Amino acid sequence: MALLEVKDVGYQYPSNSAQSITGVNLTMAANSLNVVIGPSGIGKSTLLNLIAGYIQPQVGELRMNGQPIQKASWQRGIVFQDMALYPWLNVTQNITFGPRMRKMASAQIEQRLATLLQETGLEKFKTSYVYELSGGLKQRVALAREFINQPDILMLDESFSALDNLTRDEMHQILLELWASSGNCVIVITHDIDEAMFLGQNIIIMNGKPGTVSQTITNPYFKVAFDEMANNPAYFEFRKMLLQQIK
Ligand SMILES: Nc1ncnc2c1ncn2[C@@H]1O[C@H](COP(=O)(O)OP(=O)(O)OP(=O)(O)O)[C@@H](O)[C@H]1O
Repeated sequence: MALLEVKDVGYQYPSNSAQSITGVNLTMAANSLNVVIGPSGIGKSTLLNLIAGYIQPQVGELRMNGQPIQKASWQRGIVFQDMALYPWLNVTQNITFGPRMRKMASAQIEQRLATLLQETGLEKFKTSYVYELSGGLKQRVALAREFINQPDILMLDESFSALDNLTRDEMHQILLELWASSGNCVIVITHDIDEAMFLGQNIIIMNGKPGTVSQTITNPYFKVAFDEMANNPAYFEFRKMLLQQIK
Protein backbone atom coordinates (compact mmCIF):
# COMPACT_ATOMS: atom_id res chain seq x y z
CA MET A 1 0.00 0.00 0.00
CA ALA A 2 1.21 3.52 -0.81
CA LEU A 3 1.91 5.77 2.17
CA LEU A 4 -0.18 8.59 0.69
CA GLU A 5 -3.16 8.20 -1.63
CA VAL A 6 -4.95 11.16 -3.17
CA LYS A 7 -8.08 10.07 -5.05
CA ASP A 8 -10.08 12.32 -7.42
CA VAL A 9 -9.60 15.31 -5.15
CA GLY A 10 -11.23 18.66 -5.89
CA TYR A 11 -11.12 21.77 -3.72
CA GLN A 12 -12.70 25.21 -3.83
CA TYR A 13 -11.93 27.84 -1.17
CA PRO A 14 -15.18 29.09 0.40
CA SER A 15 -14.29 32.69 -0.47
CA ASN A 16 -13.39 31.86 -4.10
CA SER A 17 -15.95 31.53 -6.90
CA ALA A 18 -13.61 29.28 -8.90
CA GLN A 19 -12.47 25.72 -8.20
CA SER A 20 -8.77 25.71 -7.14
CA ILE A 21 -7.92 22.11 -8.00
CA THR A 22 -9.85 19.28 -9.61
CA GLY A 23 -9.50 15.54 -10.24
CA VAL A 24 -6.17 15.20 -8.47
CA ASN A 25 -4.89 11.64 -8.29
CA LEU A 26 -1.52 10.60 -6.95
CA THR A 27 0.24 8.16 -4.69
CA MET A 28 3.48 8.51 -2.79
CA ALA A 29 5.62 5.87 -1.17
CA ALA A 30 7.34 6.04 2.22
CA ASN A 31 10.98 7.07 1.84
CA SER A 32 10.35 8.88 -1.44
CA LEU A 33 11.44 12.39 -2.41
CA ASN A 34 8.79 14.13 -4.49
CA VAL A 35 8.88 17.55 -6.07
CA VAL A 36 5.72 19.34 -7.21
CA ILE A 37 6.11 21.90 -9.99
CA GLY A 38 3.57 24.01 -11.84
CA PRO A 39 2.74 27.59 -12.75
CA SER A 40 1.85 30.15 -10.12
CA GLY A 41 -1.71 29.79 -8.81
CA ILE A 42 -2.14 26.22 -10.12
CA GLY A 43 -2.86 24.80 -6.67
CA LYS A 44 0.47 23.50 -5.34
CA SER A 45 0.05 25.04 -1.88
CA THR A 46 -3.60 23.98 -1.84
CA LEU A 47 -2.48 20.39 -2.42
CA LEU A 48 -0.03 20.63 0.51
CA ASN A 49 -2.74 22.13 2.74
CA LEU A 50 -4.99 19.19 1.87
CA ILE A 51 -2.25 16.62 2.55
CA ALA A 52 -1.47 18.38 5.84
CA GLY A 53 -5.15 18.15 6.79
CA TYR A 54 -5.51 21.92 7.24
CA ILE A 55 -8.40 21.88 4.75
CA GLN A 56 -10.77 19.11 3.63
CA PRO A 57 -11.68 18.39 0.00
CA GLN A 58 -15.28 18.84 -1.17
CA VAL A 59 -14.68 16.04 -3.68
CA GLY A 60 -12.57 12.87 -3.40
CA GLU A 61 -10.41 11.72 -0.51
CA LEU A 62 -6.88 11.65 0.89
CA ARG A 63 -5.51 8.76 2.89
CA MET A 64 -2.28 8.19 4.79
CA ASN A 65 -1.43 4.58 5.67
CA GLY A 66 -4.95 3.73 4.53
CA GLN A 67 -6.59 6.11 7.04
CA PRO A 68 -8.54 9.20 5.89
CA ILE A 69 -6.72 12.49 6.52
CA GLN A 70 -9.22 14.49 8.54
CA LYS A 71 -7.19 16.98 10.56
CA ALA A 72 -3.73 18.47 11.03
CA SER A 73 -1.16 16.21 12.68
CA TRP A 74 2.54 16.36 13.58
CA GLN A 75 2.86 13.27 11.36
CA ARG A 76 2.52 15.61 8.38
CA GLY A 77 4.79 18.64 8.86
CA ILE A 78 5.18 21.66 6.60
CA VAL A 79 8.20 23.96 6.41
CA PHE A 80 7.11 27.31 4.98
CA GLN A 81 9.32 29.91 3.34
CA ASP A 82 8.80 32.29 6.28
CA MET A 83 9.50 29.41 8.72
CA ALA A 84 7.73 30.99 11.72
CA LEU A 85 10.47 30.07 14.19
CA TYR A 86 10.09 31.27 17.78
CA PRO A 87 12.35 34.33 18.13
CA TRP A 88 12.32 34.22 21.92
CA LEU A 89 13.74 30.68 21.96
CA ASN A 90 17.23 29.52 21.09
CA VAL A 91 18.08 26.98 18.37
CA THR A 92 17.84 23.94 20.65
CA GLN A 93 14.56 25.13 22.17
CA ASN A 94 13.07 25.78 18.74
CA ILE A 95 14.02 22.33 17.45
CA THR A 96 12.79 20.48 20.52
CA PHE A 97 9.60 22.50 21.07
CA GLY A 98 7.23 20.08 19.29
CA PRO A 99 8.44 16.82 20.89
CA ARG A 100 8.49 18.46 24.35
CA MET A 101 4.89 19.60 23.88
CA ARG A 102 4.00 16.03 22.93
CA LYS A 103 5.83 14.79 26.03
CA MET A 104 8.34 12.66 24.17
CA ALA A 105 10.90 11.12 26.56
CA SER A 106 13.81 13.51 27.24
CA ALA A 107 16.44 10.92 26.39
CA GLN A 108 14.87 10.36 23.00
CA ILE A 109 14.65 14.10 22.36
CA GLU A 110 18.31 14.55 23.31
CA GLN A 111 19.37 11.71 21.04
CA ARG A 112 17.43 13.00 18.02
CA LEU A 113 18.60 16.56 18.71
CA ALA A 114 22.28 15.54 18.79
CA THR A 115 21.98 13.74 15.46
CA LEU A 116 20.10 16.60 13.83
CA LEU A 117 22.50 19.29 15.10
CA GLN A 118 25.32 17.30 13.57
CA GLU A 119 23.53 16.63 10.26
CA THR A 120 22.51 20.27 9.84
CA GLY A 121 25.83 21.74 10.99
CA LEU A 122 24.07 23.64 13.77
CA GLU A 123 26.11 22.31 16.72
CA LYS A 124 27.99 25.54 17.33
CA PHE A 125 24.78 27.56 17.14
CA LYS A 126 22.74 25.41 19.48
CA THR A 127 22.43 28.11 22.16
CA SER A 128 22.08 31.03 19.70
CA TYR A 129 18.78 32.84 19.40
CA VAL A 130 17.21 32.58 15.96
CA TYR A 131 17.23 36.36 15.41
CA GLU A 132 21.05 36.10 15.49
CA LEU A 133 21.14 33.65 12.56
CA SER A 134 21.40 34.13 8.77
CA GLY A 135 18.54 33.06 6.49
CA GLY A 136 20.29 29.80 5.59
CA LEU A 137 20.92 28.88 9.22
CA LYS A 138 17.30 29.66 10.06
CA GLN A 139 16.21 27.28 7.31
CA ARG A 140 18.39 24.57 8.86
CA VAL A 141 16.61 25.14 12.20
CA ALA A 142 13.23 24.97 10.42
CA LEU A 143 14.17 21.65 8.80
CA ALA A 144 15.54 20.18 12.02
CA ARG A 145 12.41 21.30 13.87
CA GLU A 146 10.29 19.18 11.53
CA PHE A 147 12.65 16.21 11.11
CA ILE A 148 12.91 15.77 14.90
CA ASN A 149 9.25 14.70 14.86
CA GLN A 150 10.10 11.96 12.36
CA PRO A 151 6.83 12.68 10.53
CA ASP A 152 5.61 10.22 7.94
CA ILE A 153 5.34 13.09 5.47
CA LEU A 154 7.39 16.25 5.49
CA MET A 155 6.47 19.08 3.11
CA LEU A 156 8.52 22.09 2.04
CA ASP A 157 6.57 24.97 0.49
CA GLU A 158 9.05 27.10 -1.49
CA SER A 159 11.33 26.83 1.54
CA PHE A 160 14.58 27.69 -0.24
CA SER A 161 13.37 30.27 -2.75
CA ALA A 162 14.59 33.32 -0.81
CA LEU A 163 18.13 31.96 -0.36
CA ASP A 164 21.19 32.86 -2.44
CA ASN A 165 22.52 30.15 -4.79
CA LEU A 166 25.35 28.96 -2.59
CA THR A 167 23.18 28.70 0.52
CA ARG A 168 20.46 26.96 -1.49
CA ASP A 169 22.99 24.35 -2.72
CA GLU A 170 24.01 23.74 0.90
CA MET A 171 20.37 23.35 1.91
CA HIS A 172 19.82 20.83 -0.90
CA GLN A 173 22.68 18.70 0.42
CA ILE A 174 21.38 18.94 3.98
CA LEU A 175 17.86 18.02 2.89
CA LEU A 176 19.14 15.01 0.93
CA GLU A 177 21.12 13.85 3.94
CA LEU A 178 18.17 14.28 6.33
CA TRP A 179 15.89 12.48 3.90
CA ALA A 180 18.34 9.58 3.42
CA SER A 181 18.84 9.09 7.15
CA SER A 182 15.17 9.55 8.13
CA GLY A 183 13.37 7.45 5.53
CA ASN A 184 10.51 10.00 5.51
CA CYS A 185 8.34 10.81 2.53
CA VAL A 186 9.38 14.34 1.57
CA ILE A 187 7.36 16.62 -0.72
CA VAL A 188 8.98 19.80 -2.06
CA ILE A 189 7.11 22.58 -3.87
CA THR A 190 9.28 24.75 -6.05
CA HIS A 191 9.12 27.27 -8.88
CA ASP A 192 12.72 26.49 -9.76
CA ILE A 193 13.09 23.89 -12.52
CA ASP A 194 16.74 23.18 -11.65
CA GLU A 195 15.85 22.65 -8.00
CA ALA A 196 13.11 20.25 -9.14
CA MET A 197 15.53 18.32 -11.33
CA PHE A 198 18.15 18.03 -8.59
CA LEU A 199 15.86 17.21 -5.66
CA GLY A 200 13.05 15.28 -7.30
CA GLN A 201 13.29 11.53 -7.28
CA ASN A 202 9.75 11.88 -8.63
CA ILE A 203 8.64 15.07 -10.38
CA ILE A 204 4.90 15.77 -10.10
CA ILE A 205 3.59 18.15 -12.71
CA MET A 206 0.53 20.33 -12.08
CA ASN A 207 -1.16 22.26 -14.88
CA GLY A 208 -4.62 22.83 -16.38
CA LYS A 209 -7.53 25.04 -15.43
CA PRO A 210 -8.54 24.32 -12.69
CA GLY A 211 -5.20 22.86 -11.69
CA THR A 212 -4.64 19.12 -11.58
CA VAL A 213 -1.78 16.63 -11.51
CA SER A 214 -1.12 15.71 -15.12
CA GLN A 215 1.97 13.52 -14.71
CA THR A 216 4.39 11.99 -12.25
CA ILE A 217 7.81 11.41 -13.79
CA THR A 218 10.64 9.30 -12.39
CA ASN A 219 13.53 11.71 -12.72
CA PRO A 220 16.64 10.23 -14.39
CA TYR A 221 18.70 13.21 -13.16
CA PHE A 222 17.85 12.96 -9.45
CA LYS A 223 20.83 14.30 -7.42
CA VAL A 224 22.73 15.18 -10.60
CA ALA A 225 24.21 18.69 -10.39
CA PHE A 226 23.39 21.12 -13.19
CA ASP A 227 27.14 21.89 -13.66
CA GLU A 228 27.93 18.25 -14.42
CA MET A 229 25.43 18.22 -17.30
CA ALA A 230 26.83 21.11 -19.37
CA ASN A 231 27.61 18.77 -22.30
CA ASN A 232 24.63 16.47 -22.00
CA PRO A 233 21.92 17.28 -24.59
CA ALA A 234 19.52 14.68 -23.13
CA TYR A 235 19.55 16.57 -19.83
CA PHE A 236 18.56 19.81 -21.55
CA GLU A 237 15.87 18.07 -23.60
CA PHE A 238 14.36 16.72 -20.40
CA ARG A 239 14.56 20.18 -18.81
CA LYS A 240 12.88 21.73 -21.85
CA MET A 241 10.11 19.12 -21.74
CA LEU A 242 9.44 19.94 -18.07
CA LEU A 243 9.38 23.67 -18.79
CA GLN A 244 6.84 23.15 -21.58
CA GLN A 245 4.59 21.23 -19.21
CA ILE A 246 4.41 24.04 -16.69
CA LYS A 247 4.00 27.02 -19.04
N1 LIG B 1 -7.19 31.28 1.00
C1 LIG B 1 -7.64 31.33 -0.26
N2 LIG B 1 -8.87 31.81 -0.53
C2 LIG B 1 -9.35 31.85 -1.79
N3 LIG B 1 -8.68 31.42 -2.87
C3 LIG B 1 -7.43 30.94 -2.67
C4 LIG B 1 -6.85 30.88 -1.37
N4 LIG B 1 -5.60 30.35 -1.47
C5 LIG B 1 -5.42 30.09 -2.78
N5 LIG B 1 -6.50 30.44 -3.50
C6 LIG B 1 -6.67 30.30 -4.95
O1 LIG B 1 -6.53 28.92 -5.27
C7 LIG B 1 -5.75 28.78 -6.47
C8 LIG B 1 -4.53 27.93 -6.17
O2 LIG B 1 -3.68 28.66 -5.29
P1 LIG B 1 -2.36 28.05 -4.66
O3 LIG B 1 -1.80 29.07 -3.71
O4 LIG B 1 -2.64 26.70 -4.13
O5 LIG B 1 -1.45 27.93 -5.95
P2 LIG B 1 0.13 27.74 -6.04
O6 LIG B 1 0.36 26.86 -7.23
O7 LIG B 1 0.68 27.29 -4.75
O8 LIG B 1 0.60 29.22 -6.37
P3 LIG B 1 2.02 29.93 -6.10
O9 LIG B 1 3.03 29.13 -6.84
O10 LIG B 1 1.84 31.31 -6.67
O11 LIG B 1 2.23 29.94 -4.62
C9 LIG B 1 -5.43 30.19 -6.95
O12 LIG B 1 -6.38 30.56 -7.92
C10 LIG B 1 -5.57 31.04 -5.71
O13 LIG B 1 -5.99 32.34 -6.03
